[in-house]
Amino acid sequence: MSDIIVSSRDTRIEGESPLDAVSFSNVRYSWPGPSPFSLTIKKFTLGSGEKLLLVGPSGSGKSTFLSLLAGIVAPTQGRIDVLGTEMAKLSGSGRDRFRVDHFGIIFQMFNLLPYASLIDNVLLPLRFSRTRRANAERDGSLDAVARGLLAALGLDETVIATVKAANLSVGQQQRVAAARALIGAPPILVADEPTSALDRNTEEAFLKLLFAQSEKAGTSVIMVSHDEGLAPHFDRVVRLQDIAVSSRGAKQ
Ligand SMILES: Nc1ncnc2c1ncn2[C@@H]1O[C@H](COP(=O)(O)OP(=O)(O)OP(=O)(O)O)[C@@H](O)[C@H]1O
Repeated sequence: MSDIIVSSRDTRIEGESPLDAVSFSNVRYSWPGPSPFSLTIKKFTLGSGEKLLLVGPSGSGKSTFLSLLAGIVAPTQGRIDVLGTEMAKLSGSGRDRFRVDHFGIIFQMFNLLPYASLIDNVLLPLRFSRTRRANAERDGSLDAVARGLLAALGLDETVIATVKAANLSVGQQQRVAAARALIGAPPILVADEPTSALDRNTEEAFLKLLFAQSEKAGTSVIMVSHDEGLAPHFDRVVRLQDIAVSSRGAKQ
């Protein structure tokens, strides 16, 4: 399990708990363009080890919010702290390194390498993060750790050994994407509607397997969905429209 890094200097912002994995304070982001979509978030926190479901209608800015949280885009205004690090203090490449060390991300379209084996797909983040590689190596050979995660997430041994990512069903792709996000125990897991293509029973079974793994590593989870029916599986549900104001129009 990797340690949660809490800054030794007390640069915490008002109302932030030392146990918060993520905090937003007066954050604003506008996509570039003549009539940009803007999102303003006064305050938001994700607790350490918390499982949070973020819901909101299509186009309300959920993916934009996740991109801010994971440092994929930088806010136009305001402050985002992740695991005691103020993200604005990092350079662009520093943010990229920070992201691969500290975030497991399950993208909406999974973004698997289609012609690579499932094991190679899972091991991909370890090529970029020495921290996660060292964490994974503590649990055994990397091949065995990747196999173990895929099996724990419900993939059949024969499929793991013989099938390429391009030939998987959506549910199987989702399990590979989850194993890739979890390998090396990143402290934060971000998932953008990973279960939207599944029926309710498969979705609930998948969440149980996913959370068994994330809880083992003490990982904080933020998952986006259209579907508030998933709420009982999470510690907290946040409606984006309750924490954020969105607008569209010329830049001010
Ligand atoms: N790369 C981009 N460039 C410019 N504008 C963008 C970009 N991505 C998103 N937007 C704008 O941000 C708005 C919110 O999009 P976003 O994907 O964050 O919403 P969402 O709530 O995740 O939607 P959905 O549930 O349909 O995935 C969109 O209407 C779009 O105009």
